[in-house]
Amino acid sequence: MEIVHISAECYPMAKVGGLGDVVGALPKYQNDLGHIAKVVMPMYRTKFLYENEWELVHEGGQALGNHWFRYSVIKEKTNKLGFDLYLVDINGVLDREKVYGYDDDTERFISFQLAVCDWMSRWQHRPDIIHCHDHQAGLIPFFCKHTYAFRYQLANVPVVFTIHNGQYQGQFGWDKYYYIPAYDTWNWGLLDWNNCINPMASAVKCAWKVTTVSPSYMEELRHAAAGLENLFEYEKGKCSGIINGIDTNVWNPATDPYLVANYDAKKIKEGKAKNKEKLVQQFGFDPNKPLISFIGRLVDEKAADLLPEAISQSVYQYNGKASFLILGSGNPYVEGALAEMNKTLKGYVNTYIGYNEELSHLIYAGSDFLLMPSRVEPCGLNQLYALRYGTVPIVRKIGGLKDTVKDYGETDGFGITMEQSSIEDITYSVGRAIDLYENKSSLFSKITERIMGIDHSWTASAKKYIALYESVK
Ligand SMILES: Nc1ncnc2c1ncn2[C@@H]1O[C@H](COP(=O)(O)OP(=O)(O)O[C@H]2O[C@H](CO)[C@@H](O)[C@H](O)[C@H]2O)[C@@H](O)[C@H]1O
Repeated sequence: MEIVHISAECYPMAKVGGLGDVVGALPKYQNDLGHIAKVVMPMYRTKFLYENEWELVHEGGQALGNHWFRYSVIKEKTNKLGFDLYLVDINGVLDREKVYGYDDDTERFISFQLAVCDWMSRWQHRPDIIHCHDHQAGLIPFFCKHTYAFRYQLANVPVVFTIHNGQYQGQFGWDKYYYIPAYDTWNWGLLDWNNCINPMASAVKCAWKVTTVSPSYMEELRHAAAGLENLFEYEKGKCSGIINGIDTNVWNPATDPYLVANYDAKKIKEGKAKNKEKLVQQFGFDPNKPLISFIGRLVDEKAADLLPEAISQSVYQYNGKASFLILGSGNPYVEGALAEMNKTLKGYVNTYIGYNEELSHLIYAGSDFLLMPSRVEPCGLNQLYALRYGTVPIVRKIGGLKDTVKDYGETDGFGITMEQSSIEDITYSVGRAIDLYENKSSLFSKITERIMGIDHSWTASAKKYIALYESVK
């Protein structure tokens, strides 16, 4: 089968969060299963672009309203990622360093989607599946099925839409209706949600199948989906959840080039200790205390706003028996509060504000626990990386966290789970972590060894996507 993934992110070309990890890995595993999976994404000006060789494969033009633009498509020459990577360039629109955060993001991603549809509609053959990821590719199902420009070529190609994060829907006002190429106007409702053009809602209505990245999150969307609850209830027949995997080549403590010492389950104690040593030196912690870390975007979904209070309460309540390390950026209030704690709770808390891929690997390896008190978590990859690196996850029972982490108090359990995203639940869970580390050290060692062996590689989930494609082909 030929599968075309369309996404705003793909690691290592461009990654802001988990979407990049998934789109950078899933196609490789689909190719290993004997299919031809490719990725199409915008040509941002990132390091990966300049460090690799590309060939021009297509040039064309499209109209965004009454503005005509030229686009080109280039392809990476050496199959470096294990799949063909295509980049779409539109001068003045996509040629930026960052992925998101510009005032014209709506225009940028609509232009990208128009260019992709135009290019695909000119192929000599049709792909078997178009697989769109998140709202930046959410208008493609409508474009393929209903616009005069593309429907003759693409309406019969099955489109699958995957939701990595239902909070971000890309909605914009009907005053920009002219961005959408001509269609039978009685179909306007397929673009609309709450009097806006909503790419995520449109994709849920128009895609042949809709998936999200864990079964529990699919259930939760019917009750909490930033306004789209009724839509998920109505469309539940074509919706399903497929849990994310991890790229076990990139995320392998035995070979990871970012670690101070590589290790496997047999050498876990020495290996983790060396990586922890580096972290405690760099961030000024006591090496004998458990190190509890948080990695991620500092946003309300991740309950980052609770971290300053929950951490300071934990430091006081447990007499500073644990150290806390935070890597992330986002909400300026949270960034400020955490930076302040670097001074007031020096030696107990430290924060690195910013994005640092290398440091994130070292933190997964050198920490004893990884904290994820998320309010919403479609799947979560951090807990899967933590398990692979022998780091015990402390998670809220929600979405993909609920599907992948079992409390150590239950049969075969291995993590620490909490019911709610609250300061009290986080503080209580930190107490349980300190107790496990200090008073149950042989159980703690057994757990860390065991979790390294849990298989969360992409192989099983890649097969589930193939089965889903087969069902609509
Ligand atoms: N400051 C920083 N420095 C370095 N690395 C950082 C970083 N902040 C985050 N990361 C990295 O970004 C990734 C985050 O992935 P997640 O899946 O946990 O969350 P995200 O909310 O972005 O993804 C969404 O999509 C994914 C993919 O489907 C879902 O798993 C998830 O639940 C959903 O919210 C991890 O690789 C993490 O290490």
